[in-house]
Order: sequence, then C-alpha cells, then structure tokens
Amino acid sequence: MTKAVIFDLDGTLIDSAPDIHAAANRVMMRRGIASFSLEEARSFVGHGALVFIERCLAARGREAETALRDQLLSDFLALYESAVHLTKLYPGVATCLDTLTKDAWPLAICTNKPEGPTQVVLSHLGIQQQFGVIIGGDTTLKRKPDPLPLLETIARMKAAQVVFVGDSEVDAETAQRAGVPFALYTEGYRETPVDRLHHDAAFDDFAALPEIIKRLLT
Ligand SMILES: O=C(O)COP(=O)(O)O
Ligand SMILES: [Mg+2]
Repeated sequence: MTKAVIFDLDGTLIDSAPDIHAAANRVMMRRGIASFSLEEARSFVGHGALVFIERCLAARGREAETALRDQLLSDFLALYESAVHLTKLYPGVATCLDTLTKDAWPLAICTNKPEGPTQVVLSHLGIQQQFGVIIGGDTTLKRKPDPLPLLETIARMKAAQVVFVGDSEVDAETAQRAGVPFALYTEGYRETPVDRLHHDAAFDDFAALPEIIKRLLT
C-alpha cells in the first residue's frame, strides 16, 4: 500500500511573495495603478493568479473592470515564469525533502500557482526532481479549496494513504474536503490563528516534519 506526502508550494516550501509582489507591481505600474506593499501582496496569495489579480483590483476599488483584469492577468502571467530570483526555500526544507526521499516517501506538489511557473521555480531551486507528480492551479478543472486537484494528485501517485502539508486556510479546507490528514506549517501566509484552523498536526520547523508524517501515516 503506497503512502505518500503532498506539499502545497507558496508559503509552505517556498517564500515566493517577494517575487509575486515585484511582478504584480510592475504590471500595476504599467496600467497606472498604485503599487502594493509586500504584506498586502502576500495576503492576496492563495487562490491562484486570477484571484490574486482580482484582489489587487478590489483593493483599489476597481473590481468591476473585467477588461483591465484580463489585461493585468495576462501581463502578470507573462512575467510569472521569470519571477524566481527573490524566492527562497524556507529554512530546513532542503534537508527535510532529502530525508523524506531517503526514507522512500513518494513526494508531490499540489499548488494553486499555475503549472508553468511552478515547474520553473522548482527547477530554479534545484528540487524539481524530488517530486513525482506536480499539479498546478491550472492543471485540473478546479483549484483548491475544491478537493479535485488534491484527489487528482493522489490518483496520479497511485497512493492509498497521504498526508497533505500546507500553510493556509485554503489548504486546511482542501484537506478536510478530500478527507486527508493535514499538517499545517505555521510560518507561511496563513491569517487565521492556528487553533481556529483545521489541522491534524502543526509545525514551525521542517526538522519536525519527518516524525509528524510517520505518525500521521501509521
Ligand atoms: O499561487 C497561489 O495563489 C497559491 O499557491 P499555493 O497553493 O502554492 O499556496
Ligand atoms: Mg500556500
């Protein structure tokens, strides 16, 4: 019976908000829209690129402008694959992934980031080969918190039992709706207090994750 580990990406394995922020401000500036702070941009991440742009526009009171939204989205997506230079792995991630791989856990990614930029940033950080399956926000017909992308990840891994590791409200809901145990990384982009968010385990240091996975997958 195959047991596997599935990771969210933004705010879980990588701190990508600085790149998303910089790319967003470049496209906003071109259209004469006032720029965003890093904290604002980070708070808009989680539901994929379209919702990110919609949230930017809503923050400027321009959510009704759908043609502008479409232009901004297409400008943003054009920059997204090269937006990797400010992105870093969270502390302990590389060692943790090596440990899990050494322990023969199959690993996968289930993110709302589009698949193209996901592949590019994983390869830029040298960890792409660790993941047998990579599902992005545009890989299936739905995005998290719909359970479909997580269930598709599980199906492609042919896994009987998995743990999902994520940082956000979206991930907690996705895990719950898919009926999958959830490990919450508390140092990502979450806004809800930890005790108000569904989780089976919580951790703030990746050194703790291999033991948590063993416990949740017995
Ligand atoms: O790109 C996003 O909006 C969120 O990506 P995540 O699912 O990896 O957190
Ligand atoms: Mg995330």
